[in-house]
Amino acid sequence: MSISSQEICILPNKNNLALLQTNGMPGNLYNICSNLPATPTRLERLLRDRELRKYSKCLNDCEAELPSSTQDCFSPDLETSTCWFNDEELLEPVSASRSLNDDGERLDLRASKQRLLVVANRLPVSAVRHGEDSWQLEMSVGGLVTALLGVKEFDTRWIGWAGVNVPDEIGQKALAKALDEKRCIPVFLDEEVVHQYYNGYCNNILWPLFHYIGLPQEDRLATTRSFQSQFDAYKKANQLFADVVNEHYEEGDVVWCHDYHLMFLPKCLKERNSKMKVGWFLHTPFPSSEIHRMLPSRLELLRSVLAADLVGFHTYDYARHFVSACTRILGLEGTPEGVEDQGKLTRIAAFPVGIDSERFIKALELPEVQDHMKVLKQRFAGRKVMLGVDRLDMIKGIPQKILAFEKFLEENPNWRNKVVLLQIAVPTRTDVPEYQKLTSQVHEIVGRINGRFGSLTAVPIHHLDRSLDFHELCALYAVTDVALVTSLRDGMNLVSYEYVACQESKKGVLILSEFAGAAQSLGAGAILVNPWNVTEVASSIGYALNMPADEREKRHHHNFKHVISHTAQEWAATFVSELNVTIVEAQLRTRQIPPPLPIEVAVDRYSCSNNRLLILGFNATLTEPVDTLGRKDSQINEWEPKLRPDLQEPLRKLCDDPKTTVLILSGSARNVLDDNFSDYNLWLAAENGMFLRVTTGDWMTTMPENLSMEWVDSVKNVFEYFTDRTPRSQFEVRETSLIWNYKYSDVEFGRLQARDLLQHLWTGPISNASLDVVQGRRSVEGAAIDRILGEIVHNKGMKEPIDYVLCIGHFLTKDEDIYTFFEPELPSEVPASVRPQVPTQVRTSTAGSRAALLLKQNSMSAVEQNKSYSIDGDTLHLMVTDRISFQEGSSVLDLQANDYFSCSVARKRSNSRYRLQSSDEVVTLLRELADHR
Ligand SMILES: O=P(O)(O)OC[C@H]1O[C@H](O[C@H]2O[C@H](CO)[C@@H](O)[C@H](O)[C@H]2O)[C@H](O)[C@@H](O)[C@@H]1O
Ligand SMILES: O=c1ccn([C@@H]2O[C@H](COP(=O)(O)OP(=O)(O)O)[C@@H](O)[C@H]2O)c(=O)[nH]1
Repeated sequence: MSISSQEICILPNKNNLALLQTNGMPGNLYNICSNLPATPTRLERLLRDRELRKYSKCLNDCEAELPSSTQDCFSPDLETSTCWFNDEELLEPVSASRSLNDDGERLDLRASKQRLLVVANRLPVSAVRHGEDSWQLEMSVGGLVTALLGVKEFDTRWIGWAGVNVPDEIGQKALAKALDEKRCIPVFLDEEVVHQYYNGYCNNILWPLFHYIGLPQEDRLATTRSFQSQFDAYKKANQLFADVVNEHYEEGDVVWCHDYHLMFLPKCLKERNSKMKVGWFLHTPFPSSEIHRMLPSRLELLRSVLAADLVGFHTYDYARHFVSACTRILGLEGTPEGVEDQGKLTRIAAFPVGIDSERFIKALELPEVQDHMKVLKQRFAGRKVMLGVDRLDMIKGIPQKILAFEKFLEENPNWRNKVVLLQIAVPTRTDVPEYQKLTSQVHEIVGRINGRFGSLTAVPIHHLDRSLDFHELCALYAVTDVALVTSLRDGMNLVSYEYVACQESKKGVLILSEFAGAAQSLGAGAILVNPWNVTEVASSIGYALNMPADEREKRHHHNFKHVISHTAQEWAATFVSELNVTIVEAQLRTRQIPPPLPIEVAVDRYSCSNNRLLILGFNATLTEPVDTLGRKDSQINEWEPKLRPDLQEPLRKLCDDPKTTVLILSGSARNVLDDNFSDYNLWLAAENGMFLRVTTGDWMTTMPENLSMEWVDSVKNVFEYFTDRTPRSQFEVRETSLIWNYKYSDVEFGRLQARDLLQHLWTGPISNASLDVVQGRRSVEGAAIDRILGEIVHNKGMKEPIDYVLCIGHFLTKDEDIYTFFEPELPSEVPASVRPQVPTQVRTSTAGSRAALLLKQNSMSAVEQNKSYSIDGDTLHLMVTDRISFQEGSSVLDLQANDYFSCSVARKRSNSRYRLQSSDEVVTLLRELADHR
């Protein structure tokens, strides 16, 4: 499908758009566009959604140009705004906007806005109590609030903590009512929970850890400083948030959870309602997995977050760290899309936040802002002004910033009376002792420097321990010459965006820490610094103050373009769009889950048949399930698969039934199968079908005897070399193959080494060999199935064709050819990749749903020899294979569609017809079969 076909289908037709918006989800659009394929790709979906957003925005913009009498009063009245964000913005009515369709009718677009529940620890307003039932609401400060207030495309409700303890019912009711007017819903947390959850676990543990500051020492004597009690409070608080979400949730709502305070929330929500669309976004950095590993609750937190459908970060680096934590700590599989656990994919992606740039740009025209600017210009006339705006938080590097400024003054005496640093340090988390210490530390340094370089009439540093209102802040942003952002780590840092947005006329310079997320987007225009390097920051201050106008202009222009095009609105819309798409994809994937095996039918058909073949996998099919999570098996004491004791009796009965042939098909070595099955009357295929034996006979290789093994020695050298250099990897020489296993090694290092090893092989020992490269070790080669089947038929002297096949296994997806091999409903012209290596001249379809496999009995002749190697998750397998064809033969397989049962065990995605949940169900099935001879 081309993108232009999307445009034709969607964009010019407003009726389609209206339909889409009524349905809410972009995925629904596909139902109304008959010329679109049923399953568009992810990119197609996202592109479509983006176009729709543009179109919708365009409609809104056109409406904005309508005469004011036709407009509803949803837009903020900046002229009358006296505080950071005024009431109207928070109170934006749901059904306020309308537009015209082709026929001149009005379409109600806003009425159909998607409902969005934003769940964050902090509400955009904090409450101050003035009486028993009287509350005053003040704007909260912080980037999260700024970012989310910019989100306007949705019918949004906020769920969060109002920053205050309200123990009484009257107070709670009154506050809920006041907040309701701002479209906010409170979560009430008592003092003890706030102390342990917010001050403790969030701000004393997760916050410093995620910003690479490390963990505090646990105080064994104080329960309030113990990880466990704080983590318990954290979980309790998250559950309280979940309760409020559940109370207000309506079907179809998007629930968007925010930040490190609520890592447990996705799990709580999904446990209650697995259909809920849940996204989670982290506003802070996500640290390297080596840092996250330190956290005592590392596993639980990662697993809880993975319950979400979509997980977002500001930068690709944070997303990469998260995926790496999931692979290294949880032992899960990281894919380019996200993290996969037992068939459930959690999508992981980067969504860099932005600001509502228009609001800042427009604010500069307001008289209040102009007045402030005038005052500031007069006050600092004749001096260059540098600006710092931060919450008073250790991650912001305020002491480092001030020390660098001191160094600059020290080294540049000529600037001492010509430059001033205005530092706004907004008090934050004042109940946490570390923050209290920081306040005194900063005051001390500022005092010292002012004492050192100040005069009776002027000081070099103006330090404010309070927040400013929006107009004051805009004015400051606009009149200052240099902004100095020296965060030691910062998720994004919106102050740097706001500064750029307000500098269109002055074109001031931004000095930006390379450890702020914003460095990835504004790095080209800013002067990037390492805040720990005080000397470097000091010289950057000099560089910025002396920068020529044309360079300032160029740098500013670059950043300004970014800030106005990557807005908070776009950020939220992209996230929600991606979440919707992710849900659609998950639904499509769910449809691929095979239905449960109808055991009664399988048993019934079994009892009606005369010559049955049962092909059984071994690991995780006939054994107890293995816990792969947490890499519990990553110990050197190798896990030895054992036949489940409760399967012994039914398996014996089945094997002793003359009408039934049982074949155990496994990747295990011969001795493992010998140990488990020697006492049974059945067939064993070991090492992916390389070796075969009936238990009354000896092992035979399914390989021709005259295979050349000349390549082995030189390859062995390479394998040994890499084994030495890859801790915990193992090398094994088998009769027809060499195996290098790195499943116990570091996942990423193992993969890198495997890649490197292959390169060595290709360019060295096997460069001239004829090789068959296969991604993934195959449980059994298609050709091997042919051979095995031929041998069984020959050995048993089968006269009657096989009329019933049951094939059960926990095969990897790439090994599932076994299911299609016997599939009677597949047309005979199915490509070789699907039905591998079965020569077309010997596979003919008789009629309709019937398939017949023609084999020449006793015809194990090799016609072509290949060496093949493959990489799966943790093993490199280099082996000799061959291609065999059967020239002619008699029909050994006469299978009706309803006599074939392919069945995957404990896999959600499979090509099998049916599925069994676990090996417990295998036991049930085999018992039933054994009782129906
Ligand atoms: O709610 P507080 O405890 O008072 O703290 C204020 C907020 O600080 C953090 O903000 C982060 O979000 C910004 C926007 O994405 C980002 O630019 C910045 O780098 C972050 O530090 C915190 O993550 C929020 O949850 C707090 O509300
Ligand atoms: O007096 C002030 C100082 C700052 N801010 C806002 O606080 C936010 C700080 O966000 P940032 O992403 O820079 O860092 P955070 O504080 O969230 O870590 C910005 O939107 C500022 O405009 C504010 O409202 N009043």
